[in-house]
Amino acid sequence: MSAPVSDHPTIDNAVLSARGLTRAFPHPDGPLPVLRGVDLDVAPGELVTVSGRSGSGKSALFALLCGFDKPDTGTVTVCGTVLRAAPAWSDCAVLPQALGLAAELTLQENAALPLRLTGQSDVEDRVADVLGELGIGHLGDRYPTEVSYGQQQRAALARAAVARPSVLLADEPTAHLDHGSVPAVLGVLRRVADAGTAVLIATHHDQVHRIADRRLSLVEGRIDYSAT
Ligand SMILES: Nc1ncnc2c1ncn2[C@@H]1O[C@H](COP(=O)(O)OP(=O)(O)OP(=O)(O)O)[C@@H](O)[C@H]1O
Repeated sequence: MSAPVSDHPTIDNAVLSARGLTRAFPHPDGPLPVLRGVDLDVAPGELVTVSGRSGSGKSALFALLCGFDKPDTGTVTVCGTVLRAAPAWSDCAVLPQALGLAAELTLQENAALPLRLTGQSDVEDRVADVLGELGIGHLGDRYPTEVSYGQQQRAALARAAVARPSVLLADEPTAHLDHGSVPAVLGVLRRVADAGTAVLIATHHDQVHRIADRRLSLVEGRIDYSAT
């Protein structure tokens, strides 16, 4: 069977690129092909949203883009380097659906961790600013189990945003939030993009699509560029 023709727009200065990504998962009836040739470019300063029905493969795609998982075929390029393992957090920071907060660290310590590991300065002030911006500044001394899932989600976003990464991937960043918390999260994501980060967000929410520079959808394992 011949490969589908790629019709995606190429962006010359992209800091995140995917070419021909495929990924199948084990299934009792045989391998389940979830991603069937994803092509994608995101430029610095762009905020791009990806929609798609539940189970369409958005999280599977994000796992490949951040190096948590490996494609069966195809390549991911971050900041000019083809991924062979997860890139440095300063190149690609992630808000995964599972959050990945360390249970033994407070929210403030979790958010500061990538900065501390790379010996950066002004860590406490930078983290306090973003936690405050996200409305959880008063919870910085609490542990993840002592706050709601939505508050944990905002701490995980703070951890990604304070790193000032070249690429930020956010998987369903508003999934667990009450309506009142959504504008602050969208404000941080937009501000990070406006400061030059390429931001890619998987979402089901119209409010998130409204702040996007481009809206993409994942259909039958590929990005559907016909509507863009
Ligand atoms: N590790 C895995 N092993 C087996 N199947 C998997 C694995 N990861 C994902 N899948 C399957 O791949 C498909 C896509 O899952 P994925 O979580 O990427 O969807 P999604 O678009 O992010 O869904 P949602 O919007 O509900 O979060 C699903 O059928 C899922 O069951």
